[in-house]
Formats: sequence, C-alpha cells, structure tokens
Amino acid sequence: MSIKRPNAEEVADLAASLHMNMTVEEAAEYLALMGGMFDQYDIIDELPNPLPPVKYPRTPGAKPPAKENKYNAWAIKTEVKGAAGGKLAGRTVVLKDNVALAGVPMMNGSTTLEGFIPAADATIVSRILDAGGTIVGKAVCEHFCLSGGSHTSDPAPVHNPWKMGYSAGGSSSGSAALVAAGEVDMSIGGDQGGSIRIPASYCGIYGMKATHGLVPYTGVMPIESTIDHTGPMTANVKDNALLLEVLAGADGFDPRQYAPKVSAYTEALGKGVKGLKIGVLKEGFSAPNMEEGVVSKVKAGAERFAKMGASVSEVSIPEHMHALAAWNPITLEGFLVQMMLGNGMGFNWKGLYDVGLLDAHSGWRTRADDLSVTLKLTMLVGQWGLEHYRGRYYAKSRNIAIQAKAAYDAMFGSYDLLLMPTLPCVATPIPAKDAPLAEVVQRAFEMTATTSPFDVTGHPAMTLPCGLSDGLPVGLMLIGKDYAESTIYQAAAAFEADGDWKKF
Ligand SMILES: NC(=O)c1ccccc1
Repeated sequence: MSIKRPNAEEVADLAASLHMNMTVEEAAEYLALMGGMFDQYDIIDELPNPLPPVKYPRTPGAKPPAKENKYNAWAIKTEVKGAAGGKLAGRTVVLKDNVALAGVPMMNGSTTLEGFIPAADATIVSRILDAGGTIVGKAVCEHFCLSGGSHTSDPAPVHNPWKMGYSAGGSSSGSAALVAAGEVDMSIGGDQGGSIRIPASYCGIYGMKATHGLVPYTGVMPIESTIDHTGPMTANVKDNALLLEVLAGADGFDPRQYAPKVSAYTEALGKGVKGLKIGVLKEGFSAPNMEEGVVSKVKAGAERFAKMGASVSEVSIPEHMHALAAWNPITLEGFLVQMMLGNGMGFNWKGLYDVGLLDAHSGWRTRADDLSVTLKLTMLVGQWGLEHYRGRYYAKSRNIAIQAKAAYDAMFGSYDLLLMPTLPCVATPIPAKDAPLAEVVQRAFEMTATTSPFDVTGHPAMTLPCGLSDGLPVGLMLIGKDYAESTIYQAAAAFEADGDWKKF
C-alpha cells in the first residue's frame, strides 16, 4: 500500500489553506521535493500498529432488552473475568462507555461513533482484570461526555434510580445509576468538568476524581488532556478506596501523569477525623442557583465533622472564581482542538494513541448535524475563540489555573481538606424530547460551577452523600492537596460510619 500523493493543483490548494500565495507552477516545484517524505509515510503505512496484547477472553456482549434496562443505563452487557484472585476478586465493575474494552463496541454516547470496536484494553481495564475483578459491561454515558445532565446520551436519557424521569447526572450517567440501583458493585467514570461527581451526587453514591494524572487515562477517550480524569464510583467509601488502589499509578503511556504518588488508600480508613483541619469554602456556596436544601445539608455535614473532632472553620479563596472562569476557554477550545479537530487524540504528546478510535471518530464530520446541542454550542464558542483570538484565552486560562492552584495550595498549608457542596442542586427533571434548546442546555450545564474548578487545578475531590432534599440525594464534596486521596478517604470513611446519610 502507498498513501495518496497530491498533484500540483492540490498542493496549490493546500498552500492557499495555509494563507500562502502560490501558483500551480511554484506548487509543482514543491511537489517535486515531497517524494522522500511520502516514501517514509509509506513505510509507516506498511508497518503493523503496535498494540498491547488482549489478556482475558471476552465476547462482544449485547445491549440488554428493555425489561433488563429499566434506567437505560446499560450500553452493553458482557462478562470479562479477570485473574483468579486479587483485591477485586468476586467484584463486578461496569465501565463508562468512553473506556476501551477490546472487542466490545464503544460509542461514548454518540451515534456518530456507533460501530466502533476498540482493539486494545485501557490501562485501567487491565488493572481491574489483573486484580481479579469481573467487568460486566459498558454503561451509557452522555454525548461525548459533554453534559452534566443525563438527557444527551444516545440512544436514550438515563433515569435516576431515586426517581424515574429525573436526571441521573452526567456525564457518567449510567455508571452512577447502575451502582445506585445495586446492579453492579463498582463503576468507572470520567471527569473533565464534574462528570464523576455530578452523577454520583445526583444518585447518592461515592465518586472520587483523584489528582490529575494519578489514574492513567490511556485507552479512555480524551476530551482535553489537561482536565481529563477517570476514576472510581461506588456504593461505599471502602470500595472506592479499594478500586482507586487498583487503578492508581503511572503506566508510562499517559502524558497526564507526572510521577504520581500512590498510597494504600484502604489503610486510611477507620482513623477518624480528630485533629484534621477542614476549611468550609465560602466561594463554594456562591452559585446563583444554590438551593437552600443543599446548603443546609452540607452545613449540617460540616457540623458533623466538627462533632467528630475535626476542627472546622470557614475559609475564603477568591481565586476559586478564577478557576471556574478558566474552565470555559480550556474546555471550549481545548475540547474542540483535541477531541473534534484532533479526532479524539490530538497531537504533540508521547504515549499510546488509539489509531482505530481516531479513524472512527474522524467520521463525525459527515454526521455533524447528529451531534448533541451541547457539542454544537461548545464547538461554536470554541471555534470563535480560535478564529478570532487564536487560542490566547486558552493559553491565558492555563496560566490563571496555575495561579489559582497556588492559592488553594497556600490554604492547604494550614488546612487538610476543603469542604463545600458537590453541586448547587439535587437531580432535576429530564427535559422532554421536544424541549426548547435553552432548557436542554441549562439541564446540561447548570451544575458545573462547583465541580469544574478542581478539574482545572487537578486537585483530588470526592463527593459523599450527606442527606436528602425533597427526597433526592445531596452531595458534600471534600477537596485535598495533590495526592492527598488518603486524607479524603479518612474523612469520608468517618463521615459514612457516623450514621445512615439518608437520615440526616
Ligand atoms: N466531562 C465532564 O466532566 C463535563 C461535565 C459537565 C459538562 C461538560 C463536561
């Protein structure tokens, strides 16, 4: 096989697309110099694409019938048995459908990717299987993970097990619903703006967005490398710590990982909170749509920590609002460049690229009208930023993120943890099929103000259920300094052991 060569006219067109003035004659001169380069492309084209081997046998599985899919949370049911023993022996795990499970279809919530079958397992899949876990399938997620509500997923919205017709949260919607419904022990979610913590909060389960880079993202479909996180969603704190213990650590293939510091997270449990200093973050309560029912349960949660022996006081970090603002250019432009224009992979990083996913996802261009309205809105704003400002707001936002992170880190000099509501609200109704655009977008983005700053800074942040408001779960979020997951689990386990969260 050899790759297609341009003719002189095509080279002139390329030049024009790159803002150069070039006649066809000049283009022909350049063309004559390209042969050696294209010959090297041919060599790459002929070589096999090196992939890690698939270790455990599996079948493609199938979408369960409607009666076995009450919440629309299953994309695929299958069964991949891992090693005979290990930390996850006997435990069932479902993967968000943006995680590559070799041989099993993956569509990341979008019909534009339907039919794609990954050729290799994500690093976290290998780790779960090596630890003896059983992967029981793929959970429906939001359209390319770009919604905090559970109504943008193809093929259908995911329902909250607490209340049919209500949002399960997103974008790891099915992952949360299946754990909350007790259909699986544990799940994997992803979080770029809150997508682990939002559905965990709406569904009353535990979700950990660990420090950026602690869990290898290799083989999970990227949105934007600087905010991509994947991690555990579980029914209790112990399972969460256990699953993170299995997932965490460098894999040598992921540019998001800067020598991550791993700990034995389960050893942090049962130590109580005496002596821990917890700062209640004032700015964390400032979202305009913050519900009174949420504030009262989270404040009561803070008081419970104080009763258990932690020292709890209010703190203020004005830069919290800067991190929140910076999330917008980073996500809007960064997502457009890496996930869409960069075909799900982007460029300029060393590591393992999913070439099959790149090929399959690049086809979105022929189906752009079928993208969700959340994708369209995000792409349009991102494109405006690129066309008119050439990415300067992305660049400036990354710098502001460094400054904001330093402000939190200064606070972590005297406080072990920060505490605030995971979300401003409890689960909201799923918009009707013909709902106005404004409502569809509101339900997708109305809850990200609280979660997204910590995607930008990369700090670990975990949601714990802390009570009910109007009969729906409220989440309390604990945030720590980089790699302080053990401190978060220590506090979370004490909070959980203090009593049934539904009764507070
Ligand atoms: N992937 C995410 O975390 C996300 C959440 C909410 C809105 C957009 C993106």
